[in-house]
Amino acid sequence: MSEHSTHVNVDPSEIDKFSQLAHKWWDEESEFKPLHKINPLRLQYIDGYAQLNGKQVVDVGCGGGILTEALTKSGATTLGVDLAEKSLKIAQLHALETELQNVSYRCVSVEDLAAEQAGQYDVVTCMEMMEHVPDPASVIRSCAQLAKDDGWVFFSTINRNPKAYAQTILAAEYIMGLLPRGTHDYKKFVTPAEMARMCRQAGLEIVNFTGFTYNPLSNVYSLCDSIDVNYMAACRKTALVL
Ligand SMILES: C[S@@+](CC[C@H](N)C(=O)[O-])C[C@H]1O[C@@H](n2cnc3c(N)ncnc32)[C@H](O)[C@@H]1O
Repeated sequence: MSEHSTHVNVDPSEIDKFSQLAHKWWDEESEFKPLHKINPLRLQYIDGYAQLNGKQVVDVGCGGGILTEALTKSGATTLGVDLAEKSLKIAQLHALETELQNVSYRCVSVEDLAAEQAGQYDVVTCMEMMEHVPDPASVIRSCAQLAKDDGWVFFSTINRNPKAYAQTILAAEYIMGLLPRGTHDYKKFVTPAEMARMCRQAGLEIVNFTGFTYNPLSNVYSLCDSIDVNYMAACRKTALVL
């Protein structure tokens, strides 16, 4: 399934980490539980801006297809891309099992895909991925390149500050064990200001930032105004005026 890649914006240890867990992507009680829990919220957020029905969508860093499938069930034709082949196999099998049409998967870097399919997508999603790559600006540029003019691009990641460290690493990985230790590297977290700068440089206008909160007592995630920890950005591709 692997395709020739000319780009090196990948940390092989990140790909190994997700490959080792690949068989658990669709186990809602596994390490991927938080992604299953936030999935309806992010789908609602994306659909609210981009009206997915009938749209061409690419989901970058799709893993086992948790979001990719939800986007497709909302009426989009969706391509999921990732560099972890095991995860993509799980995604393909799951789509077969659920008899889902209009979804496909490819093992290709976002940079290579952008060189091949620039301007072809109404919607680009790249969720919980940029904090796992060496060069997030390159991912943002490539996502912008994949979008049509006026197309929507959505990102989610983790802010970089002591509160985010305490919640996503200390609490989630070491105290509550929601995620395996080592899932996140604090240095790779991205502040909203950094995200905004990288988006601007890529010709993306940020239309909205929205955060997630998690209540450990009720085990419920919800959307919120605070972007102190986990957050999403909705961006629009503007035609670059030179
Ligand atoms: C935390 S998971 C998020 C999966 C999915 N986007 C979601 O939110 O449900 C991060 C994903 O990014 C992928 N990934 C990491 N580095 C990558 C790269 N350089 N290119 C493509 N995918 C990458 C991993 O294989 C993994 O599937």
